Amino acid sequence: MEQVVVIVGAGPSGLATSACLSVHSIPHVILEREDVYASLWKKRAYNRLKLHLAKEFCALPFKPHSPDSPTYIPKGMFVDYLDDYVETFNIRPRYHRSVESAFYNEADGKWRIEANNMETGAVEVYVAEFLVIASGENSAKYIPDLPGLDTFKGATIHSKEYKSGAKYKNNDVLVVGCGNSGMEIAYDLSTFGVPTSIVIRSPFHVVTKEIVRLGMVLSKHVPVGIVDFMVVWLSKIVFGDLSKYGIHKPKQGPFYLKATAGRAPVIDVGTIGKIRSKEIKVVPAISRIDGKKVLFENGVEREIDVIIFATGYKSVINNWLKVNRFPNSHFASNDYDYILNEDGMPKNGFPHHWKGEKNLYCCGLSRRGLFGVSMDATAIVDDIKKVISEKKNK
Ligand SMILES: Cc1cc2nc3c(=O)[nH]c(=O)nc-3n(C[C@H](O)[C@H](O)[C@H](O)COP(=O)(O)OP(=O)(O)OC[C@H]3O[C@@H](n4cnc5c(N)ncnc54)[C@H](O)[C@@H]3O)c2cc1C
Ligand SMILES: NC(=O)C1=CN([C@@H]2O[C@H](COP(=O)(O)OP(=O)(O)OC[C@H]3O[C@@H](n4cnc5c(N)ncnc54)[C@H](OP(=O)(O)O)[C@@H]3O)[C@@H](O)[C@H]2O)C=CC1
Ligand SMILES: O=C(O)C(=O)Cc1c[nH]c2ccccc12
Repeated sequence: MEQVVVIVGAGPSGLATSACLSVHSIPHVILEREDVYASLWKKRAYNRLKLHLAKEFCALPFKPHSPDSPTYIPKGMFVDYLDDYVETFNIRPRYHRSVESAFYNEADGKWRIEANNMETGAVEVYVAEFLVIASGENSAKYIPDLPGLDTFKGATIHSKEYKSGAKYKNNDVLVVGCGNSGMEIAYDLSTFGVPTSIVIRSPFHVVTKEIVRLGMVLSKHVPVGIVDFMVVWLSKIVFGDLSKYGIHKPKQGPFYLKATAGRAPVIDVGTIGKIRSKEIKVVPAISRIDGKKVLFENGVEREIDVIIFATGYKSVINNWLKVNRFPNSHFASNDYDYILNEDGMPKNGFPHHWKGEKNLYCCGLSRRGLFGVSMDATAIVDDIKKVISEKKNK
């Protein structure tokens, strides 16, 4: 099937890219492995989730949030916004299409994309001039290989499967990971009266969503060092010194870490209060698991019924994005050099991350949330438009 642009993934990145292409009347197709668009928001996010960033930083191109919607939009309302977006731009992804391979064919100068049609079992081949990777930073779960995990007698889940604490009443639950998912899940469990512990092993910043909003506004006008000084100072006034609870601040500031390493500060939803009141217990790193017993690095041993891994995500894009060094043979090797590094993340730093070689682009891989998605989609489509018009004028 010959296409101008193929987009892999119908999350906010795929939808935003599609809307921008439609505005410029550039034909395209979106391939999505699930049976819905925005599968993260519709299927994989827990019930209590609200956007952490104020609505002005969470809009997709051409559609600001309604003045009537709350500043911090709940999950359901964000899904309504996306439904409206899809209708406005008449976006019709092809569902149940899991992209298993894509490579640039030097022979005809086009991308060759193979998708498994999960309904029919057939492999569909798409040929495209432009390829946009929009498969998300959070598509594959990362679970650490802890010593003895295979002997664990309780249940384990990843944060992407978690919905609410209602299911875990009367269980001793251990949350591993203290990013935003882990901290928010621990809070949710605790509101259902579930005995909850959380593993905290590295330093992180704790902020409020209002402080982050102020930081985002300041970032437009002043250098990151000054933003971080303000943010850390305000957070200290709100939270005080948390080191007696095992929470230590990194040396570098929160906005600097977000910009350089993609590490988001923890935006507190009430977890800190519950840690202070000991409703949520903080434990150090796990050294070993044996049956139902979990041994921690401070020598303490606990019986645990359920482990929730809120240990983040890994990129699996290099499993399907291939570089074909030998176009006339079927041999394709991963050299990662068109756009991504060997970890499957952009090889170029922000703001040069979204454009690769051979008309290859990535949207939503800058670790800047929906704000980054919107920036990428706009830049990518401007570039595609430019390449098309340069070709026409040749
Ligand atoms: C719990 C949680 C809360 C978050 N909250 C916020 C927030 O408040 N504000 C914010 O700005 N950001 C937030 N984020 C970041 C979030 O990742 C982005 O907001 C947004 O969802 C990214 O959109 P995306 O389209 O790039 O990726 P995704 O939403 O992950 O969409 C990618 C799509 O690609 C599909 N796909 C993947 N691989 C393939 C393949 N091989 N073939 C076909 N289809 C494929 C997937 O099924 C999925 O539908 C949150 C993330 C998580 C996990
Ligand atoms: N409401 C919202 O807007 C929300 C937004 N998000 C966003 O989604 C993205 C993903 O967040 P999240 O799912 O929290 O993932 P993150 O990658 O941010 O966090 C993973 C956590 O797991 C820890 N970890 C990893 N391996 C181990 C291990 N072996 N033992 C103990 N701890 C371990 C990490 O700690 P270490 O540093 O020590 O490796 C880190 O604290 C982020 O950008 C986040 O901000 C998430 C939830 C809610
Ligand atoms: O929730 C996330 O991970 C995000 O990426 C949102 C986000 C973008 N820029 C930020 C700066 C500080 C805190 C959160 C974010």
